[in-house]
Amino acid sequence: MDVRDREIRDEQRHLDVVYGRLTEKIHEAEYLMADAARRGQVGTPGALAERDAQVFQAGLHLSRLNREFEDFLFGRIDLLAGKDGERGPDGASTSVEPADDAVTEDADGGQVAEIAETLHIGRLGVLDAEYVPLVIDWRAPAAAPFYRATPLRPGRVVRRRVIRSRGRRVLGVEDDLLRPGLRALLDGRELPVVGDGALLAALGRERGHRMTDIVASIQAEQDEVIRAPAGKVTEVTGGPGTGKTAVALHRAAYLLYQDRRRYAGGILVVSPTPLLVSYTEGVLPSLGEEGQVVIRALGSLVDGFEADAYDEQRVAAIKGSAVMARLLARVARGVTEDAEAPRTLRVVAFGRRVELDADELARVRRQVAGGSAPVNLLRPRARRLLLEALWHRSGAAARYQDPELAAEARDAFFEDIGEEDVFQEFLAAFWPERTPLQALLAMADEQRLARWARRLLRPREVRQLARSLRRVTPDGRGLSAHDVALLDELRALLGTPPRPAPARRGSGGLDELDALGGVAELTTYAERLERRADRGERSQRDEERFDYTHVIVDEAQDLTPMQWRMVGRRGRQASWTVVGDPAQSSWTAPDEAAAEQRAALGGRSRRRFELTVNYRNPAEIARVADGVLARAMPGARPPRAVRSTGVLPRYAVAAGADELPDAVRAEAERLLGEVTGTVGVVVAMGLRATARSWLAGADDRLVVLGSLEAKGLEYDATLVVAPAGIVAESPAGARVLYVALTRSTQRLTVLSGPEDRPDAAGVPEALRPAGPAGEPAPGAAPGPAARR
Ligand SMILES: Nc1ncnc2c1ncn2[C@@H]1O[C@H](COP(=O)(O)OP(=O)(O)OP(=O)(O)O)[C@@H](O)[C@H]1O
Repeated sequence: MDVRDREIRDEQRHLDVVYGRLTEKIHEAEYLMADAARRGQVGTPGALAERDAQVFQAGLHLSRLNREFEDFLFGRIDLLAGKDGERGPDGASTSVEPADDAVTEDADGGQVAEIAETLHIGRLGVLDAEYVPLVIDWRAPAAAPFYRATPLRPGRVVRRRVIRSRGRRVLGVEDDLLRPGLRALLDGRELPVVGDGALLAALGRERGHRMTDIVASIQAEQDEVIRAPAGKVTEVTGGPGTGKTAVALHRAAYLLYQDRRRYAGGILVVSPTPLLVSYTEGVLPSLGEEGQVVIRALGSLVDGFEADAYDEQRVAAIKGSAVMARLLARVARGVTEDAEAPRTLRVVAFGRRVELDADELARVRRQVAGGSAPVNLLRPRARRLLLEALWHRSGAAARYQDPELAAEARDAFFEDIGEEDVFQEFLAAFWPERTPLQALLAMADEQRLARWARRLLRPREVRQLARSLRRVTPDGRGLSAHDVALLDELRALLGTPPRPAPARRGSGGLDELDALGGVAELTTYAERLERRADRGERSQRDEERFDYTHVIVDEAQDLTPMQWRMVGRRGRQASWTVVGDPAQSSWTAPDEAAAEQRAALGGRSRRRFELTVNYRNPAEIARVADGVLARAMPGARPPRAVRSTGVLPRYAVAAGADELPDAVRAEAERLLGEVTGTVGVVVAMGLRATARSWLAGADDRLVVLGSLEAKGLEYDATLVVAPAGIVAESPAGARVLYVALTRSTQRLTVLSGPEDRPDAAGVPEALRPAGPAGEPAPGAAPGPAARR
């Protein structure tokens, strides 16, 4: 038996013990549930509550155990004896150094040490019957060295092992030796080392339509972010493929583990597109955190609305700009003030007709508008001011000498008149309640918009904005993600008028297991289940959540000022994790966005991290992308790619526009044949629908994407079509192209169209270095162009 087989056998033994223990726990949970059901027969309220609590706890336990049963053991560290008591700033024991006498010298002057402790790491902690850990939860402080130890700072770790298993079978082990010069002994035998690096194995795997977790191979610089204390703003920058999204999601799971009571149900992850939401939403459940974190795309952040349209870049630039906040403040007032109310108000009081004419009504309206509350909430003020004007006009005040009597008469007048149908109907027309959508739709009227936008927008901008809003329907279809941010602003400006109080919900947010000992125990199991279903539901309900405890913003470089305002409203009391890459920004006014970002995050201090290693792209592809980055953002430092496939990107050319469809089909087919996983075809936003029709009926491993939709996604192979078109679509076009070129994990083909001015090697102008003509493109395949 060779070393590898022996080591696999040893890990298999451990896994068998763990499964044995898990089986015991499952039986225990099943027994508890059956027992609790029996107790429920008694039927007294006390017994019912007890049954509820037990069934609930056991059921939760059971469902977790069943879920985590697969592949939950993935790591192991072998440690030297440590100095007790020292902990890192995050409370993890990473900085626990070896005890002074942990390493000794042997007779030949070499270093030798005994392994003092072995820890297995998994998705869930498991203790044996004596409370000795069989598996440690990956988020526990004791597991941190598994991720953090490096040969430069090994701490106590001598050997780190990644264990691959399927079901109950251990398939392989991969070791890293953190102290290569040390002779380490485990139970008197030299510590064996197997394999050639778990990370590279993980990176080379094929990609599907769902992102997978990286729990077995989190790298030290990533782990620092994941475990950073939560109190402030954690800001993470890093180039494409450095694991920003992965790290952000693992951080959510880590925060829940650290302080479930605080974070359960209270973490919001904001993602740029619905595609990225569906790509990433499997990661948290795979880490055992189902339903505890809300992941939403920017266009779905406001309850009741779902963006389903895109704006051209120039329209997006108007809608996203901070000036819209001022414009919308005028719109919110304007839509109420322009109300078509009757020009006079007539009531009968004290047997006489009392009337307010147009001038008086205009004066009252000005007075109402002077209030500082949100517009819809000014209606009570309008009511009061109208009644006051009527009272004054009636001349009744003069009839009372005694101020007390006068006040009484006035109150009676307010009550009587205020309840009359005529008055109420008038009030509803005079100060109507407007919904955010009505206000947005009002802006589609170019003349009105021009009036509101005076000195804020140029006439051309007014025209473009009004035209783009004309596609929005009264039931809210045709909205873009930018429109949704405007709706949120309008909602804040208009305010939601008070409604009858909805039925009280449970305590929300509290973890059910923790809650058993606390207030939530008073609710029944059924109520709690209902609450959970309710939490997951994406319905149009009045009550929207704004009090998240932690907000994670992915692809933060792309948020417009108006989107920062929208996101900021959801985390006024929150701590934040903000991840992004300025080099991938498709937003053109970064200073304006930075100012609104500062406002959204409040005065909280920031802790900054930079991720430097590109885990997605092979070096051959990264080199081509780096060339584009140098043009798009001179001076930007690209991340370092750690993998090489030996395959250079391919350049193909479609000489005429009519050849493009066939060329796209042929190149896509070729890539489908070359990789076993997914193929992404990235085209300019304007070409999206056409390109989809060209590729209709293709293998379902293939996806056609507009350049802005490609954000954050990845494919085994990418076909970038007509890059000049992608660049031309916006002033940030070169950065958008950089995003497109960095989506692939294995193969990249760039297909030039007629506008791309490919050189003799087929390399389009957008990918050639800016230097003198004729210089070879970075990473270009040598030899004749792959001409079709
Ligand atoms: N430590 C790791 N071990 C294994 N895979 C990793 C690791 N870190 C990142 N990856 C993988 O690298 C790929 C890129 O990660 P991710 O999408 O999080 O990067 P990103 O920085 O958000 O990229 P972009 O800026 O392009 O959106 C993913 O497939 C991720 O699973």
